[in-house]
Amino acid sequence: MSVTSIDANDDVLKAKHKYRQQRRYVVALYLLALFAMVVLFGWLMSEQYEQEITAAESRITARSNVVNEWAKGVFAQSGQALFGLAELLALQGMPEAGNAQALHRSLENLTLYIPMVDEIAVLGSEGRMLASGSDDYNANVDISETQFFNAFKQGRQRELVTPLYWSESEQQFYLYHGRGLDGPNGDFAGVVIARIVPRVFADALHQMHVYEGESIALIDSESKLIARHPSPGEQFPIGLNIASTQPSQDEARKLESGETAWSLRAVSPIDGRERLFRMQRVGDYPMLAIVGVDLQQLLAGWRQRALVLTLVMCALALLGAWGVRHYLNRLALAHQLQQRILEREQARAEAQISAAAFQTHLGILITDAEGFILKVNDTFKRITGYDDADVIGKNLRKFSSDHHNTLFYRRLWKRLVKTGNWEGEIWNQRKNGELFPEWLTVSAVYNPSNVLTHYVATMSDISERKAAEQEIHQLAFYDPLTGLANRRLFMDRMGAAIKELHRHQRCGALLFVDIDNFKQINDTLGHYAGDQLLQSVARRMSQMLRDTDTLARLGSDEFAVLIEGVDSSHAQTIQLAERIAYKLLATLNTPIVLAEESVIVSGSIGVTIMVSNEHSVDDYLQQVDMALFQAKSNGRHGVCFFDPTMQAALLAHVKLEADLRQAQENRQWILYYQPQVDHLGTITGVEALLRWQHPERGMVSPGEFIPLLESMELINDVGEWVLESACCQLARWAQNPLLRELTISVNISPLQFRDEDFLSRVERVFARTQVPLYRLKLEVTESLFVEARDEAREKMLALKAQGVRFALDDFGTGYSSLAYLAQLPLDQLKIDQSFVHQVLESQANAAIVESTIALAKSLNLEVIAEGVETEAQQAWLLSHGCHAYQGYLFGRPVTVEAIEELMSVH
Ligand SMILES: Nc1nc2c(ncn2[C@@H]2O[C@@H]3COP(=O)(O)O[C@H]4[C@@H](O)[C@H](n5cnc6c(=O)[nH]c(N)nc65)O[C@@H]4COP(=O)(O)O[C@H]3[C@H]2O)c(=O)[nH]1
Repeated sequence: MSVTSIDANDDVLKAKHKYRQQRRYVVALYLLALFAMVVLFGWLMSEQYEQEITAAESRITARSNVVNEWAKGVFAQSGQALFGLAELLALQGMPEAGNAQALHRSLENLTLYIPMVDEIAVLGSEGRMLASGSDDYNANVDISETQFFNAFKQGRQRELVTPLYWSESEQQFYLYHGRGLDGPNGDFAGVVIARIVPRVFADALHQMHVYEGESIALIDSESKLIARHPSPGEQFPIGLNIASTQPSQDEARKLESGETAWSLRAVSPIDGRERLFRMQRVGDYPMLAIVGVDLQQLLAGWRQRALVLTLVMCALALLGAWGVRHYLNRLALAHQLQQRILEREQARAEAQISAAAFQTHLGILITDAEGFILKVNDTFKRITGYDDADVIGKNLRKFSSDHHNTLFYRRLWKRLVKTGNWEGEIWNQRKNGELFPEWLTVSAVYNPSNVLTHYVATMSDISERKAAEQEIHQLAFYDPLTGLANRRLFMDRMGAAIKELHRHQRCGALLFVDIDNFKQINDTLGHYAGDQLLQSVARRMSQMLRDTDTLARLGSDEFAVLIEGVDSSHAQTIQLAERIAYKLLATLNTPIVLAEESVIVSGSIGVTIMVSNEHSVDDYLQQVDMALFQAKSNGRHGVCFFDPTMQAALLAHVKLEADLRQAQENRQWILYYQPQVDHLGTITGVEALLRWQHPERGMVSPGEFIPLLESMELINDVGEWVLESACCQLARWAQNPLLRELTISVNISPLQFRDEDFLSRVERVFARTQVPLYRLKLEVTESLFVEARDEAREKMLALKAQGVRFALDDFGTGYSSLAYLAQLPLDQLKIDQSFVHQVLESQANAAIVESTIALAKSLNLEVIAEGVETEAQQAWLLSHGCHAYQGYLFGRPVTVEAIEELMSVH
């Protein structure tokens, strides 16, 4: 999944989270507001309720105060009357039987003056009625046994009011207000009593205005109803115990503690309405004033308000809920909208990604489950050359190339069906028919129900990569000029071949082919011609070999052939290798046109036979190298097989080379001189011959090391040393009358002569030694004039001009053109000792020597024969006109001292 897609997903999740949070906030806010409103409304209602109750309480308290005061006033009046009567009786004394009538009238009058008192009576100390304001009073009334009377009698009370008291005689309730009477001696004299009818209270209460639901009542201390307004009806007569209004424990406690007033809520037993009552003691009298207000009535307004407020609150809550719902709906809508936008953005981003992914550098092809192509991208079209019309709707199988067989495709589909995936390299065909390699990845696509719906194939054209790989491989393992295997590949093949040989117990052959004088061709005809030669040689040799053989170019003109596992027989392998080697030599020998010149080249071939894996690749390479070296040493254009003695010789050779370098460093050189005589035996000169004083081997002949010095390119330095030594010797001899006539012949190697610094070196030696140059003879060989002969001639002329003389050594062995020889500034021809040795035995040799002498004469050159060992040879030479000799007959090469001694003898 891409970064953009992940971002879009993230946004969708964030939006969802934000939406849920907002929704939670809104709901929480609404609930909080609702709660606050309920609390506020509750508080408001409770405040109003409290206010209503408090107002009602203060109202009923005021009412109860009025009732209380009024009730107390009733008892105050009755108490006043009793007090006055008691005072009167104290003055007049207790009535007797005779004066009771007079007191009756007084009492009667008194009753008339006090309307709320129904009857006033006087009772004696025995509890018997003595007088009464009533006409029909009963003198037999005896209240001596009543608590009321005894309270006075025992002196516990002076004045007392009774609760409602049922009068059996009158068949109604009364309240009695009594006052104790004292006798003259302060003893108990009796009681005066005022009888109060409860109706008095009822009448008084009924005069008070009561509101709807309000009640005013008086009850005695035993909760018996004294009076009530509104009237309680017949069901509730005066004196009825109103138990429900009986003081509760709490009220009883209040009463006991002397509390005079309190409030309570209770259901009235009279009308069953719940009221708020105010209870108040009526002074010290056994009476309570009760003012009640109907709670229903009282709280009707409050309830109405509460109802309204509740309705308002509910309306507000509903309104809020509606608002919240509406807001949530809008929020949901906005969220859905945002979600849809985000999803659309996500879809667009994903579509962009898909489109971008589809337009990748990889070719993409989508098919349905049956392999019918549904869609391809531009890269596919670019790679294959097909356009939409060519492929859409076509089956994939139609585009399979014939490069792979049916089995390959069957395996591909099998794996694809099994694993849902296939990946690999495959060759496909472009529209133009060109086959090309591609890296193909095919994936099966399944829907959520795991049903295969599509195949998606991605491909990359790997033809360039493969070509590059091929090129890299080619560069790494093949020679760019000839296309042959290079050294690296050859080594690999060698390693593998050795293992195979061992496994199958077979023999193989290794050949090194070297083009003779390739450097020369390169130098003379140019590098382009050299390259052409190499390509031509490579081509020709390839044609001579089988496919199983490996032909490689290892170096500039060095080719190698590996012939693997030819035969188990060593001898047959040698035969085969020899046959192949000569075939190669022959093909090399065919003329080649280079730089418009027909050139014939030759080659040298070294061969080694590989028999087992006892030897390593390096060993075999070393062996074949030695064989090649030997082939070259044998005079080139030949084939040489490796043999172990060759190895020893080569090792010796290697050692010799090392020793030679040492010799040059340590100046292990010494010059010997061999006398040259005339026909009279007089020494006319000497030939300087180089010797190597080897620390172990003793004196070593130049034949052994001069060619090595040449190949090691030490010849210039050593030659310079020889020349300088000889020149010094000449210069020294020039001082000696006995020796000053002597000449010294110095051998100059063709390589030394051809060196571009040769002239300057020689001239520096001449300058250093101040040698008499006309006594110096430089011996050159015919081979000097095989190549660059004009250059050699120029150098000779330059030296000749300075007085130096020249002898042509080994004359007769080469193939010099005599016409050319005539142009050289030569002074002497030296007949090679090989002819001299056989001059008497071989007529051919004698003929050569004769013609050489004749040639010298015709060219006006001196002639000297070397290798003269016998007097017969000398005699023959003399008789044929040769007057100068060099050979063991006259003296071997010896030290300078020996020569000088020899000269002194002469
Ligand atoms: N069997 C036989 N041999 C005779 C007789 N008289 C002379 N010789 C040998 O023949 C060789 C003559 O020298 P060369 O032909 O120039 O052949 C020389 C010459 O080509 C080369 N050489 C010697 N000294 C030098 C040198 O200083 N520079 C160069 N470039 N080549 C040298 O080495 C060759 C061999 O030199 P040496 O071994 O000294 O061998 C000498 C000499 O010892 C004889 O009667 N019988």
